[in-house]
Amino acid sequence: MTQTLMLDATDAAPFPLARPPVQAMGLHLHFAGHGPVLDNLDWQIQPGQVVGLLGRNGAGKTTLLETLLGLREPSLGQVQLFGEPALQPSDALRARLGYVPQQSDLFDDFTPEQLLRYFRSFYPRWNEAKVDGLMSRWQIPVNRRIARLSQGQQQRLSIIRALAHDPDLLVLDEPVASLDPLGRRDFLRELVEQVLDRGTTVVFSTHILSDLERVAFNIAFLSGGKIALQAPQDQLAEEVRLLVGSEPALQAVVKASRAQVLHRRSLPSSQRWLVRFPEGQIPPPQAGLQCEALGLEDLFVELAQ
Ligand SMILES: Nc1ncnc2c1ncn2[C@@H]1O[C@H](COP(=O)(O)OP(=O)(O)OP(=O)(O)O)[C@@H](O)[C@H]1O
Repeated sequence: MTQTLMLDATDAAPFPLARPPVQAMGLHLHFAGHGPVLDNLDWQIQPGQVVGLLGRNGAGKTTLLETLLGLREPSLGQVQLFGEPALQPSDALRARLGYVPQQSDLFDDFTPEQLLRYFRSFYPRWNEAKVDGLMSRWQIPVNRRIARLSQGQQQRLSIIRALAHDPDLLVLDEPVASLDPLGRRDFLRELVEQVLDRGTTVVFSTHILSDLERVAFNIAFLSGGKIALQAPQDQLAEEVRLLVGSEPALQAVVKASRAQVLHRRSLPSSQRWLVRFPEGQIPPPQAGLQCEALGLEDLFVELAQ
């Protein structure tokens, strides 16, 4: 049986009134020859939240995560991390951030031992016991050149580097893409410990929905350059339904319950709407109207079409 441990340390966060770890306002960014990848995007993440970021290939998840960390400059808008501008981070702010990029950015000619020694010199806080424990548990050869490590070993090393200074905000861009199932489980366990021990705020993108279902209390969907939907998973399960029926029937239900239509699709003989209902307002069964609860994968498929 799969163990589910949905994480959110919001209630346990030591400073509930602290500045949000992430506050993005009005972000706009486009690459030459493309339409906007981020289009007036607003997003706020609270201390201790664990947010899984979903979106189709090319939706802009990497671009968004890089922009949040100040690694890309938006053409409009701004990001504040713990109340400081992401584009001009102080050393103190840098020390609070951990990042696992999608593409490994480790130095190929270093050995893992040299790499970790190098990074240790930049951080006032460095958890040697955690690093040693993970290096041996995840069986990373300490003295082999990084270029000679497998993709999965490099990814594990990148995760260790990001966790080593006990960051307060951890941003991970598809951190498990190269990991085998055991590696993914180890990684998720580590993430769980990090959040439970320290109230770390975590944002991670992944296409492996079963992982999200196990650990991410909050889910955010990036679509059309915006966070199209963000909510705790249990709320999504309770409040979001797929309605199939004629347009007048769907209009009537949505109007009566003051629901929010998240996505509409027209089929030849019916309409297919993804709808979020206010608490307790799911419509009772009625003729000519199909009303379905969706798992995360089906929700993703509906939102992404
Ligand atoms: N440096 C760049 N120059 C031009 N276009 C880019 C650049 N980086 C990304 N893009 C484009 O921006 C869009 C968003 O890319 P991004 O990598 O952020 O998507 P993603 O959601 O992370 O995708 P995936 O799930 O495949 O990793 C894509 O259309 C991509 O082709």
